[in-house]
Amino acid sequence: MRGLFDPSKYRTFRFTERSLSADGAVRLAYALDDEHEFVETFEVPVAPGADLAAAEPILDLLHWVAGVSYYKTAAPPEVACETGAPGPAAASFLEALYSEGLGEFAVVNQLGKLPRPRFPRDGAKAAGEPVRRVPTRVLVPVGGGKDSIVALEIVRRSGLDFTLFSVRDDPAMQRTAAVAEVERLVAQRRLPLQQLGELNRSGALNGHVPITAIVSCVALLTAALNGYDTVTLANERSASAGNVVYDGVEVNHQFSKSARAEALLRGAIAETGAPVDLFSLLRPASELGIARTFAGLPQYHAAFTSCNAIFRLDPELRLSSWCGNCPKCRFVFLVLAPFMEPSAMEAIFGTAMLDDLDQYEGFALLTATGGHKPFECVGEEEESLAAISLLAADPRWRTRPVVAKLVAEVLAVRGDDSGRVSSALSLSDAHNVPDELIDHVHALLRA
Ligand SMILES: CC(=O)N[C@H]1[C@@H](OP(=O)(O)OP(=O)(O)OC[C@H]2O[C@@H](n3ccc(=O)[nH]c3=O)[C@H](O)[C@@H]2O)O[C@H](CO)[C@@H](O)[C@@H]1O[C@H](C)C(=O)N[C@@H](C)C(=O)N[C@@H](CCC(=O)O)C(=O)O
Ligand SMILES: Nc1ncnc2c1ncn2[C@@H]1O[C@H](COP(=O)(O)OP(=O)(O)OP(=O)(O)O)[C@@H](O)[C@H]1O
Repeated sequence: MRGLFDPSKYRTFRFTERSLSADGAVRLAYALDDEHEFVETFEVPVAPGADLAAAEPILDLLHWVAGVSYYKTAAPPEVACETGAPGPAAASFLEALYSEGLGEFAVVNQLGKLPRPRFPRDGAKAAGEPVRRVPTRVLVPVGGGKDSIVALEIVRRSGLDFTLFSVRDDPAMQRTAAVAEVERLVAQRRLPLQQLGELNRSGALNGHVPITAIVSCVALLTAALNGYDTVTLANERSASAGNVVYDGVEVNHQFSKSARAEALLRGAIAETGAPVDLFSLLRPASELGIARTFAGLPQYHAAFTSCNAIFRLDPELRLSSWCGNCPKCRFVFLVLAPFMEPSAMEAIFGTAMLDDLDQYEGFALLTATGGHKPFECVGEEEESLAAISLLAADPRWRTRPVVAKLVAEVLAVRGDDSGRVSSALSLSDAHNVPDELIDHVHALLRA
């Protein structure tokens, strides 16, 4: 490294090289002007005899998407696609990803505006509408949380042939697959963490990246290399709601889980011509509705964790279960509690979070009381309010200190509207779930 890193001096982020070999080794290379080079690698499963050449357009997509981790070090005004330009749909997806997907990053770094790099377009790659495919072999990504468990149980009930899939092999993913008794494919990912850390300490920009887009592209590549025609994500309806407005844009921590990102990614996939479809099975549902269904799957309660501390890249900092004191833990406790016994909740979380008044402000923030909804994977303010209403009416929960204070200080101001609960538990028709699966989505989420 040559001295202090000044983000403003860089002009172009370059996509320089990408390769996939028959043993599943993926190498993605990037550069900032001619000064800093970055290499990220993956190991993905490959079925014997897989057609590597046919998977190249998905490899391109992964290369462009995963570049966001390195682009963010300086967020320069231009990008150069030296391995070939994306088609128009992929370019639109990437422009949203490198802008709205870096919205939280722009807010936290006080950039004043969102990055808006323009991607070149290869018109010859243009495709029509996404092709309607009938699912036959399904890959279900499993991140260790409750949502992917509900998704896998929907696919199981459909009778379709399916396999689980994880990026990394964390304990919660292993426990989930063991309870499900379903085979799982695992991809490994390596970022140049030491290099990123050194650059960050010298002044490079750091912040949140749209990680679900990266996981989705690794899942697509694995599907293409192993004969799966469908990838079913577990991104809920609530993931489309933003946190704050900045530079005239609704900034959403969960941008790459949103319906808008899903539509753009589906357009980009159609353009590749790859015979793989991707959609979210849980798009019709809110987090409150998913939690109600998950409460009815007790076999998984000791297996899952939704706490984001499990995703830390540094093994020293990574937990294998709940931290019990972060926005994600609070939100999942809040939406699960109305459907569970207090003793069962304590067994899962290891602590009685709604008895701990030190956590009151964190719970109130989930309803945007005292600030904006936290930059975390939490549901909409309205469904947190709905969960509080349910707890207020429940003799098992209403006297817990945090619930009593939320009722007195939040519901008293925001109103205890019964319509909130029915609206949060209703299922929406805005989704890309095909006919072969939608009845099973409705059956499990309404049960
Ligand atoms: C675990 C976590 O929440 N990490 C966020 C945290 O990063 P931290 O430094 O505490 O730890 P690491 O994640 O280990 O990252 C180390 C460095 O590496 C960079 N990095 C990491 C992953 C990546 O794909 N690219 C990277 O460049 C990172 O910037 C660090 O310098 O704070 C970061 C800054 O705000 C967040 O970006 C980290 O978030 C992870 C990418 C992550 O996996 N987060 C998920 C738990 C998450 O937020 N999921 C969302 C999905 C939102 C979406 O739109 O995709 C959700 O479930 O809603
Ligand atoms: N490391 C991973 N490997 C495979 N899939 C992942 C990984 N991380 C996240 N996902 C998938 O990305 C989507 C969004 O992740 P998210 O964390 O919201 O879901 P979850 O872990 O199932 O549920 P929860 O909201 O309880 O954490 C889900 O489909 C999830 O399975």
